[in-house]
Amino acid sequence: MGIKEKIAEIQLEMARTQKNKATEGHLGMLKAKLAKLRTQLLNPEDGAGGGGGDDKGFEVVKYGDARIALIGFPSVGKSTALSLLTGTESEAAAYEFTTLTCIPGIINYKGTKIQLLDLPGIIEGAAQGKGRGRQVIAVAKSADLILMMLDATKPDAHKAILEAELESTGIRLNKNPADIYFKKKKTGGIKFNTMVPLTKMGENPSDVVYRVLHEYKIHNCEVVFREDASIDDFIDLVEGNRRFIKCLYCYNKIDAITMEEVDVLAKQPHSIVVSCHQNLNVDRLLAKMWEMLALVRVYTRRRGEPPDLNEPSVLTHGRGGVTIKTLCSHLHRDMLKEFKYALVWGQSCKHTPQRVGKDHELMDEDVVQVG
Ligand SMILES: Nc1nc2c(ncn2[C@@H]2O[C@H](COP(=O)(O)OP(=O)(O)OP(=O)(O)O)[C@@H](O)[C@H]2O)c(=O)[nH]1
Ligand SMILES: [K+]
Ligand SMILES: [Mg+2]
Repeated sequence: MGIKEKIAEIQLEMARTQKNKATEGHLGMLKAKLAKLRTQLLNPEDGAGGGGGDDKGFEVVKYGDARIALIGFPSVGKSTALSLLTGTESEAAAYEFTTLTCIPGIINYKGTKIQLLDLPGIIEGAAQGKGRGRQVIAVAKSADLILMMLDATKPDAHKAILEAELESTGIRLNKNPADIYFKKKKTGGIKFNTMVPLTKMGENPSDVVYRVLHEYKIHNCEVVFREDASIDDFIDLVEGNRRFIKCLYCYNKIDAITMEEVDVLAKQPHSIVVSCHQNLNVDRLLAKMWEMLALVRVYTRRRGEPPDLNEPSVLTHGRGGVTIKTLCSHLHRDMLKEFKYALVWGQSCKHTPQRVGKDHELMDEDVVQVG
Protein backbone atom coordinates (compact mmCIF):
# COMPACT_ATOMS: atom_id res chain seq x y z
CA MET A 1 0.00 0.00 0.00
CA GLY A 2 1.32 3.46 -0.90
CA ILE A 3 1.57 6.36 1.56
CA LYS A 4 -1.42 8.16 0.09
CA GLU A 5 -3.59 5.07 0.51
CA LYS A 6 -2.40 4.63 4.09
CA ILE A 7 -3.26 8.28 4.78
CA ALA A 8 -6.72 7.83 3.30
CA GLU A 9 -7.25 4.72 5.40
CA ILE A 10 -6.34 6.47 8.65
CA GLN A 11 -8.48 9.47 7.80
CA LEU A 12 -11.38 7.10 7.23
CA GLU A 13 -10.82 5.37 10.54
CA MET A 14 -10.64 8.72 12.33
CA ALA A 15 -13.90 9.81 10.76
CA ARG A 16 -15.52 6.54 11.86
CA THR A 17 -14.22 6.71 15.44
CA GLN A 18 -16.62 8.36 17.83
CA LYS A 19 -14.94 10.93 20.01
CA ASN A 20 -15.37 10.05 23.67
CA LYS A 21 -13.22 9.42 26.72
CA ALA A 22 -12.70 5.79 25.78
CA THR A 23 -11.34 6.65 22.32
CA GLU A 24 -9.18 9.73 23.11
CA GLY A 25 -6.01 7.66 23.35
CA HIS A 26 -6.74 5.72 20.19
CA LEU A 27 -7.48 8.94 18.29
CA GLY A 28 -4.23 10.45 19.54
CA MET A 29 -2.34 7.44 18.23
CA LEU A 30 -4.08 7.75 14.85
CA LYS A 31 -3.21 11.44 14.68
CA ALA A 32 0.44 10.60 15.34
CA LYS A 33 0.40 7.92 12.61
CA LEU A 34 -1.11 10.45 10.20
CA ALA A 35 1.49 13.09 11.07
CA LYS A 36 4.29 10.58 10.49
CA LEU A 37 2.92 9.56 7.08
CA ARG A 38 2.52 13.17 6.00
CA THR A 39 6.11 13.89 6.93
CA GLN A 40 7.17 10.87 4.90
CA LEU A 41 5.17 12.16 1.96
CA LEU A 42 7.06 15.45 2.12
CA ASN A 43 10.44 13.74 1.99
CA PRO A 44 10.63 12.03 -1.38
CA GLU A 45 14.19 10.83 -0.62
CA ASP A 46 12.59 8.34 1.74
CA GLY A 47 11.75 6.52 -1.44
CA ALA A 48 8.04 6.82 -1.07
CA GLY A 49 7.69 10.27 -2.58
CA GLY A 50 4.24 10.40 -3.98
CA GLY A 51 4.43 13.78 -5.68
CA GLY A 52 4.49 12.24 -9.07
CA GLY A 53 5.04 14.14 -12.28
CA ASP A 54 7.39 17.07 -12.55
CA ASP A 55 8.86 17.67 -9.12
CA LYS A 56 11.19 20.45 -10.15
CA GLY A 57 10.92 23.29 -7.64
CA PHE A 58 10.56 26.97 -8.39
CA GLU A 59 13.98 28.20 -7.39
CA VAL A 60 13.72 31.92 -6.84
CA VAL A 61 16.52 33.69 -5.02
CA LYS A 62 15.51 35.46 -1.85
CA TYR A 63 15.78 39.19 -2.27
CA GLY A 64 15.02 42.16 -0.06
CA ASP A 65 14.04 42.35 3.58
CA ALA A 66 11.12 39.91 3.60
CA ARG A 67 9.25 37.52 1.35
CA ILE A 68 5.50 37.25 0.74
CA ALA A 69 3.94 34.39 -1.25
CA LEU A 70 0.66 34.72 -3.15
CA ILE A 71 -1.36 31.56 -2.62
CA GLY A 72 -4.82 30.92 -4.03
CA PHE A 73 -7.16 29.02 -6.31
CA PRO A 74 -6.72 29.64 -10.04
CA SER A 75 -8.01 32.94 -11.42
CA VAL A 76 -8.60 34.73 -8.14
CA GLY A 77 -6.39 37.59 -9.32
CA LYS A 78 -2.92 36.75 -7.95
CA SER A 79 -1.09 37.89 -11.09
CA THR A 80 -3.25 40.98 -11.39
CA ALA A 81 -2.21 41.81 -7.81
CA LEU A 82 1.50 41.23 -8.52
CA SER A 83 1.41 43.59 -11.48
CA LEU A 84 -0.48 46.20 -9.49
CA LEU A 85 1.69 46.05 -6.35
CA THR A 86 5.13 45.64 -7.87
CA GLY A 87 5.08 46.98 -11.39
CA THR A 88 6.47 43.65 -12.61
CA GLU A 89 4.15 42.29 -15.30
CA SER A 90 2.74 38.85 -14.66
CA GLU A 91 0.32 37.64 -17.29
CA ALA A 92 -3.31 37.72 -16.14
CA ALA A 93 -6.18 36.16 -18.07
CA ALA A 94 -9.69 34.85 -17.65
CA TYR A 95 -8.67 31.20 -17.93
CA GLU A 96 -7.39 29.02 -15.07
CA PHE A 97 -3.70 28.15 -14.66
CA THR A 98 -2.45 31.14 -16.62
CA THR A 99 0.60 31.32 -14.37
CA LEU A 100 2.83 28.25 -14.54
CA THR A 101 5.94 29.26 -12.59
CA CYS A 102 7.01 31.51 -9.76
CA ILE A 103 7.27 35.18 -10.72
CA PRO A 104 8.99 37.57 -8.31
CA GLY A 105 8.30 41.27 -7.94
CA ILE A 106 9.44 43.90 -5.47
CA ILE A 107 7.37 46.19 -3.28
CA ASN A 108 9.17 49.31 -2.06
CA TYR A 109 7.49 50.35 1.16
CA LYS A 110 8.63 52.60 4.01
CA GLY A 111 12.27 52.31 3.07
CA THR A 112 12.17 48.52 2.83
CA LYS A 113 12.13 46.10 -0.07
CA ILE A 114 9.66 43.24 0.07
CA GLN A 115 9.78 40.37 -2.37
CA LEU A 116 6.32 39.36 -3.56
CA LEU A 117 6.00 36.01 -5.34
CA ASP A 118 3.26 35.24 -7.82
CA LEU A 119 2.57 31.50 -8.08
CA PRO A 120 0.41 29.07 -10.02
CA GLY A 121 -3.06 28.50 -8.62
CA ILE A 122 -3.54 25.50 -6.36
CA ILE A 123 -6.59 23.33 -5.77
CA GLU A 124 -7.77 20.62 -3.41
CA GLY A 125 -5.21 17.80 -3.37
CA ALA A 126 -2.29 20.18 -3.93
CA ALA A 127 -0.38 18.88 -0.91
CA GLN A 128 -0.52 15.36 -2.32
CA GLY A 129 0.88 16.51 -5.61
CA LYS A 130 -2.04 17.69 -7.70
CA GLY A 131 -0.90 20.16 -10.36
CA ARG A 132 2.10 22.15 -9.19
CA GLY A 133 0.75 21.99 -5.65
CA ARG A 134 3.82 20.61 -3.92
CA GLN A 135 6.20 23.10 -5.49
CA VAL A 136 3.84 25.97 -4.73
CA ILE A 137 3.51 24.93 -1.10
CA ALA A 138 7.29 24.58 -0.81
CA VAL A 139 7.59 28.24 -1.80
CA ALA A 140 4.85 29.20 0.66
CA LYS A 141 6.94 27.54 3.37
CA SER A 142 9.86 29.82 2.62
CA ALA A 143 7.76 32.99 3.02
CA ASP A 144 7.56 35.38 5.97
CA LEU A 145 3.91 36.03 5.18
CA ILE A 146 1.37 34.16 3.08
CA LEU A 147 -1.01 36.39 1.17
CA MET A 148 -3.96 34.09 0.59
CA MET A 149 -5.96 35.49 -2.32
CA LEU A 150 -9.63 34.60 -2.38
CA ASP A 151 -12.27 35.41 -4.96
CA ALA A 152 -15.02 37.36 -3.19
CA THR A 153 -17.54 36.13 -5.75
CA LYS A 154 -16.78 32.45 -5.04
CA PRO A 155 -17.85 30.29 -2.08
CA ASP A 156 -15.86 30.96 1.10
CA ALA A 157 -15.25 27.21 1.39
CA HIS A 158 -12.15 27.76 -0.76
CA LYS A 159 -10.46 29.31 2.26
CA ALA A 160 -10.90 26.18 4.41
CA ILE A 161 -9.71 23.94 1.56
CA LEU A 162 -6.48 25.91 1.14
CA GLU A 163 -5.91 26.09 4.89
CA ALA A 164 -6.23 22.31 5.10
CA GLU A 165 -3.77 21.83 2.22
CA LEU A 166 -1.17 24.05 3.88
CA GLU A 167 -1.80 22.53 7.32
CA SER A 168 -1.26 19.02 6.01
CA THR A 169 2.27 19.93 4.93
CA GLY A 170 3.19 21.24 8.36
CA ILE A 171 2.46 24.94 7.89
CA ARG A 172 0.66 26.56 10.82
CA LEU A 173 -1.15 29.79 10.02
CA ASN A 174 -1.37 32.68 12.48
CA LYS A 175 -0.39 30.46 15.38
CA ASN A 176 2.51 30.31 17.81
CA PRO A 177 4.18 27.08 18.88
CA ALA A 178 2.48 25.75 22.00
CA ASP A 179 4.24 26.35 25.29
CA ILE A 180 5.16 22.75 26.07
CA TYR A 181 8.50 21.63 27.49
CA PHE A 182 9.72 18.47 25.77
CA LYS A 183 13.08 16.86 26.23
CA LYS A 184 14.19 13.41 25.13
CA LYS A 185 16.31 11.49 27.63
CA LYS A 186 18.43 8.36 27.58
CA THR A 187 16.78 6.69 30.58
CA GLY A 188 14.15 7.31 33.22
CA GLY A 189 10.97 6.53 31.34
CA ILE A 190 8.32 9.08 30.47
CA LYS A 191 7.71 11.90 32.93
CA PHE A 192 4.53 13.81 32.19
CA ASN A 193 3.42 16.94 34.03
CA THR A 194 1.10 19.82 33.48
CA MET A 195 1.03 23.28 35.03
CA VAL A 196 -2.51 24.09 33.90
CA PRO A 197 -5.79 22.14 33.60
CA LEU A 198 -5.92 20.48 30.18
CA THR A 199 -9.35 20.87 28.66
CA LYS A 200 -8.69 19.70 25.09
CA MET A 201 -7.33 16.21 25.71
CA GLY A 202 -10.21 14.25 27.21
CA GLU A 203 -10.37 12.58 30.61
CA ASN A 204 -6.87 11.20 30.71
CA PRO A 205 -4.33 13.50 29.02
CA SER A 206 -1.30 11.53 30.19
CA ASP A 207 -2.63 8.39 28.50
CA VAL A 208 -3.08 10.26 25.19
CA VAL A 209 0.44 11.67 25.44
CA TYR A 210 1.86 8.19 26.22
CA ARG A 211 0.10 6.68 23.20
CA VAL A 212 1.52 9.35 20.92
CA LEU A 213 5.04 8.96 22.32
CA HIS A 214 4.75 5.19 21.93
CA GLU A 215 3.87 5.70 18.26
CA TYR A 216 7.11 7.70 17.86
CA LYS A 217 9.04 5.03 19.78
CA ILE A 218 10.04 7.58 22.41
CA HIS A 219 10.30 5.79 25.76
CA ASN A 220 12.36 8.23 27.82
CA CYS A 221 11.52 11.91 28.00
CA GLU A 222 10.21 14.77 30.06
CA VAL A 223 7.02 16.58 29.07
CA VAL A 224 5.55 19.62 30.81
CA PHE A 225 2.46 21.33 29.44
CA ARG A 226 2.69 25.02 30.33
CA GLU A 227 -0.52 25.95 28.53
CA ASP A 228 -3.86 24.34 27.73
CA ALA A 229 -2.60 22.78 24.49
CA SER A 230 -4.15 20.03 22.37
CA ILE A 231 -2.71 16.70 21.30
CA ASP A 232 -2.24 18.17 17.82
CA ASP A 233 -0.01 20.86 19.35
CA PHE A 234 1.98 18.16 21.09
CA ILE A 235 2.41 16.15 17.87
CA ASP A 236 3.59 19.35 16.14
CA LEU A 237 6.27 19.67 18.80
CA VAL A 238 7.39 16.04 18.51
CA GLU A 239 7.51 16.27 14.71
CA GLY A 240 9.57 19.43 15.10
CA ASN A 241 9.42 20.47 11.44
CA ARG A 242 6.48 22.83 11.59
CA ARG A 243 6.56 26.31 10.07
CA PHE A 244 4.54 28.95 11.89
CA ILE A 245 3.70 31.61 9.31
CA LYS A 246 1.43 34.63 9.37
CA CYS A 247 -1.39 34.63 6.83
CA LEU A 248 -3.37 37.55 5.47
CA TYR A 249 -6.63 36.64 3.73
CA CYS A 250 -7.24 38.99 0.83
CA TYR A 251 -10.71 38.93 -0.78
CA ASN A 252 -10.33 40.28 -4.30
CA LYS A 253 -13.00 41.33 -6.85
CA ILE A 254 -15.23 43.19 -4.38
CA ASP A 255 -16.32 45.30 -7.34
CA ALA A 256 -18.46 42.32 -8.30
CA ILE A 257 -20.38 41.81 -5.02
CA THR A 258 -22.81 43.87 -2.91
CA MET A 259 -21.83 46.22 -0.09
CA GLU A 260 -23.52 43.89 2.42
CA GLU A 261 -21.42 40.97 1.22
CA VAL A 262 -18.28 43.09 1.42
CA ASP A 263 -19.12 43.97 5.03
CA VAL A 264 -19.32 40.32 6.04
CA LEU A 265 -15.96 39.43 4.46
CA ALA A 266 -14.21 42.50 5.87
CA LYS A 267 -15.08 41.38 9.39
CA GLN A 268 -13.27 38.03 9.17
CA PRO A 269 -10.08 37.89 11.24
CA HIS A 270 -6.78 38.69 9.48
CA SER A 271 -8.74 39.70 6.38
CA ILE A 272 -8.79 42.55 3.93
CA VAL A 273 -11.12 43.22 0.99
CA VAL A 274 -9.87 44.73 -2.28
CA SER A 275 -10.56 45.16 -5.95
CA CYS A 276 -7.40 44.99 -8.00
CA HIS A 277 -9.33 46.06 -11.11
CA GLN A 278 -10.68 49.23 -9.54
CA ASN A 279 -7.73 49.83 -7.23
CA LEU A 280 -10.04 49.74 -4.20
CA ASN A 281 -8.47 49.47 -0.74
CA VAL A 282 -5.06 48.55 -2.15
CA ASP A 283 -3.31 51.09 0.15
CA ARG A 284 -4.86 49.33 3.11
CA LEU A 285 -3.72 45.98 1.76
CA LEU A 286 -0.13 47.26 1.68
CA ALA A 287 -0.42 48.73 5.17
CA LYS A 288 -1.84 45.47 6.52
CA MET A 289 0.87 43.37 4.87
CA TRP A 290 3.49 45.64 6.40
CA GLU A 291 1.85 45.45 9.82
CA MET A 292 1.73 41.65 9.75
CA LEU A 293 5.38 41.34 8.67
CA ALA A 294 6.23 43.36 11.78
CA LEU A 295 9.60 44.41 10.38
CA VAL A 296 11.83 46.47 12.64
CA ARG A 297 13.84 49.24 10.98
CA VAL A 298 16.88 50.24 12.97
CA TYR A 299 19.06 53.23 12.12
CA THR A 300 22.64 52.88 13.24
CA ARG A 301 24.97 55.76 14.05
CA ARG A 302 28.64 56.12 14.84
CA ARG A 303 29.74 58.04 17.89
CA GLY A 304 29.52 61.78 17.23
CA GLU A 305 27.86 61.36 13.84
CA PRO A 306 24.21 61.71 12.91
CA PRO A 307 22.34 58.46 12.16
CA ASP A 308 21.99 57.37 8.55
CA LEU A 309 18.25 57.71 8.04
CA ASN A 310 18.35 56.48 4.46
CA GLU A 311 19.51 52.97 5.03
CA PRO A 312 17.96 51.21 7.97
CA SER A 313 18.89 47.70 8.99
CA VAL A 314 15.63 45.84 8.46
CA LEU A 315 15.17 43.03 10.95
CA THR A 316 12.58 40.28 11.05
CA HIS A 317 11.11 38.80 14.20
CA GLY A 318 12.57 35.55 15.41
CA ARG A 319 11.42 33.89 18.60
CA GLY A 320 11.69 36.40 21.41
CA GLY A 321 11.60 39.52 19.29
CA VAL A 322 14.27 41.69 17.71
CA THR A 323 17.15 42.50 20.05
CA ILE A 324 20.53 44.23 19.92
CA LYS A 325 21.87 40.72 19.34
CA THR A 326 19.75 40.41 16.18
CA LEU A 327 21.09 43.75 14.98
CA CYS A 328 24.72 42.83 15.67
CA SER A 329 24.50 39.53 13.78
CA HIS A 330 22.83 41.39 10.94
CA LEU A 331 25.57 44.03 10.75
CA HIS A 332 28.71 41.97 11.15
CA ARG A 333 29.63 38.44 12.10
CA ASP A 334 32.23 39.50 14.69
CA MET A 335 30.32 42.36 16.21
CA LEU A 336 28.87 40.34 19.08
CA LYS A 337 32.28 39.14 20.24
CA GLU A 338 33.47 42.68 20.85
CA PHE A 339 30.14 43.94 22.13
CA LYS A 340 30.09 45.83 25.45
CA TYR A 341 27.01 48.03 25.41
CA ALA A 342 24.84 50.06 23.07
CA LEU A 343 23.06 53.39 23.25
CA VAL A 344 19.49 53.50 22.02
CA TRP A 345 17.18 56.35 21.09
CA GLY A 346 13.55 55.64 20.30
CA GLN A 347 10.32 53.93 21.28
CA SER A 348 11.98 50.97 22.99
CA CYS A 349 13.61 53.19 25.63
CA LYS A 350 12.45 54.51 28.97
CA HIS A 351 14.75 57.54 28.58
CA THR A 352 17.02 58.57 25.71
CA PRO A 353 19.65 57.66 25.11
CA GLN A 354 19.45 54.48 27.12
CA ARG A 355 22.50 52.32 27.74
CA VAL A 356 21.52 48.70 27.07
CA GLY A 357 22.87 45.16 26.88
CA LYS A 358 22.57 42.74 23.98
CA ASP A 359 19.18 41.36 25.05
CA HIS A 360 17.45 44.73 24.85
CA GLU A 361 14.41 44.48 22.58
CA LEU A 362 14.34 46.99 19.74
CA MET A 363 11.34 48.65 18.17
CA ASP A 364 10.64 50.02 14.73
CA GLU A 365 12.64 53.20 13.94
CA ASP A 366 15.00 53.00 16.91
CA VAL A 367 18.42 54.59 16.54
CA VAL A 368 21.35 52.55 17.87
CA GLN A 369 24.98 53.31 18.56
CA VAL A 370 27.01 50.20 19.33
CA GLY A 371 29.96 50.55 21.73
N1 LIG B 1 -14.04 41.70 -11.40
C1 LIG B 1 -12.73 41.62 -11.14
N2 LIG B 1 -11.96 40.77 -11.85
C2 LIG B 1 -10.65 40.70 -11.55
C3 LIG B 1 -10.08 41.45 -10.51
N3 LIG B 1 -8.78 41.14 -10.43
C4 LIG B 1 -8.54 40.23 -11.40
N4 LIG B 1 -9.66 39.97 -12.10
C5 LIG B 1 -9.82 39.07 -13.26
O1 LIG B 1 -9.71 37.72 -12.83
C6 LIG B 1 -9.14 36.92 -13.86
C7 LIG B 1 -7.98 36.15 -13.34
O2 LIG B 1 -6.94 37.01 -13.01
P1 LIG B 1 -5.45 36.51 -12.83
O3 LIG B 1 -4.66 37.65 -12.29
O4 LIG B 1 -4.98 35.88 -14.08
O5 LIG B 1 -5.66 35.40 -11.72
P2 LIG B 1 -4.58 34.37 -11.14
O6 LIG B 1 -5.00 34.11 -9.75
O7 LIG B 1 -3.21 34.86 -11.35
O8 LIG B 1 -4.88 33.10 -12.03
P3 LIG B 1 -3.93 31.82 -12.34
O9 LIG B 1 -2.56 32.29 -12.68
O10 LIG B 1 -4.59 31.17 -13.51
O11 LIG B 1 -3.98 30.96 -11.13
C8 LIG B 1 -8.75 37.88 -14.99
O12 LIG B 1 -9.74 37.85 -15.98
C9 LIG B 1 -8.70 39.23 -14.29
O13 LIG B 1 -8.94 40.28 -15.17
C10 LIG B 1 -10.93 42.34 -9.77
O14 LIG B 1 -10.53 43.03 -8.83
N5 LIG B 1 -12.24 42.35 -10.11
K1 LIG C 1 -6.01 33.26 -14.61
MG1 LIG D 1 -1.67 34.00 -12.32
